[in-house]
Amino acid sequence: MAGTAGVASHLRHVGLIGFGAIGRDLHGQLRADFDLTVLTRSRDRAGPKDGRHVHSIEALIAAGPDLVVEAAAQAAAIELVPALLEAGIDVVIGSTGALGDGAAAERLLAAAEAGVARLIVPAGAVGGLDYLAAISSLADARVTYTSRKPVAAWAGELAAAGIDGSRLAGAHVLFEGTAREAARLYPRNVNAGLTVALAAGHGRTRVRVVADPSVTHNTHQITVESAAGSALMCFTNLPSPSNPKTSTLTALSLAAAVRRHFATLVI
Ligand SMILES: NC(=O)C1=CN([C@@H]2O[C@H](COP(=O)(O)OP(=O)(O)OC[C@H]3O[C@@H](n4cnc5c(N)ncnc54)[C@H](OP(=O)(O)O)[C@@H]3O)[C@@H](O)[C@H]2O)C=CC1
Ligand SMILES: O=C([O-])CC(=O)C(=O)O
Repeated sequence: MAGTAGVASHLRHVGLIGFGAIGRDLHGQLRADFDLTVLTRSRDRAGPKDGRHVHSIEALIAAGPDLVVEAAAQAAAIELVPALLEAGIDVVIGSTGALGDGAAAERLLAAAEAGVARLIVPAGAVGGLDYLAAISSLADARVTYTSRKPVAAWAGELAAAGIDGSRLAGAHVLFEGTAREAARLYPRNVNAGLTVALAAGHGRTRVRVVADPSVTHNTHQITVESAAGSALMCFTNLPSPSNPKTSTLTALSLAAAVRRHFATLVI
């Protein structure tokens, strides 16, 4: 299979927290190659038609996964992920914005240390984290991340600001500031800003959040200026049909993170 050189996955067991837009896609992308256990909040929540389905973090830990992917919500990551890490289970965290909360980040990292486990931040809806990590040691590096999504992705946020999205004539800047504040204000929309700041450094990263009736895709632009040169990265992502806030790329990125975790040739 393309992009999976060296993967010895047939016996690997992966847990998935959440079975929404990302969880369902991820399940479909991994089911042929991995043994999967899905955690949903309760029995009445939709889960996979086949395979294991549990409803508590204790049951997920007891199932004995080699790796767990969180694809639920920031609150779920903060509540559920520490127990996995303390049990020595590595976790790919999809709701990266949870790491914008200082106390939560401390709790997660302490749990990882206690369990000798790894908390893995995937690229998610963006790319280029290798470049951002490379320039993060340069004192003069300046990174701007702009999230630009169609109005459908911002329906609730625009309504809360008293703005009728259907009447928006042009791009509307909802926010400019730090990645932490953006992730706190828009927990379901700006995880990617926090991911960028984790890679490049919080002090170097500014975030802009734009609702734009002229775009059809979830667009993420990252500009970098540093002593090493400059970069312009732009990701024009198709929104998920089941959640307009989420790019279809995200589940692909999480699946790639799972395959990379078990690969002998790591790209
Ligand atoms: N890192 C990145 O670049 C990106 C990150 N994300 C983030 O990934 C996460 C998932 O996104 P997406 O799939 O689109 O969201 P959805 O809203 O489509 O699905 C989330 C699912 O998680 C479930 N869930 C929520 N809380 C819990 C819990 N405590 N235990 C078990 N299940 C739970 C929800 O079920 P229920 O009905 O029970 O609430 C729902 O089915 C979100 O936090 C999102 O913001 C999204 C895109 C990009
Ligand atoms: O999927 C996307 O386009 C980005 C997203 O929702 C997020 O960063 O939370």
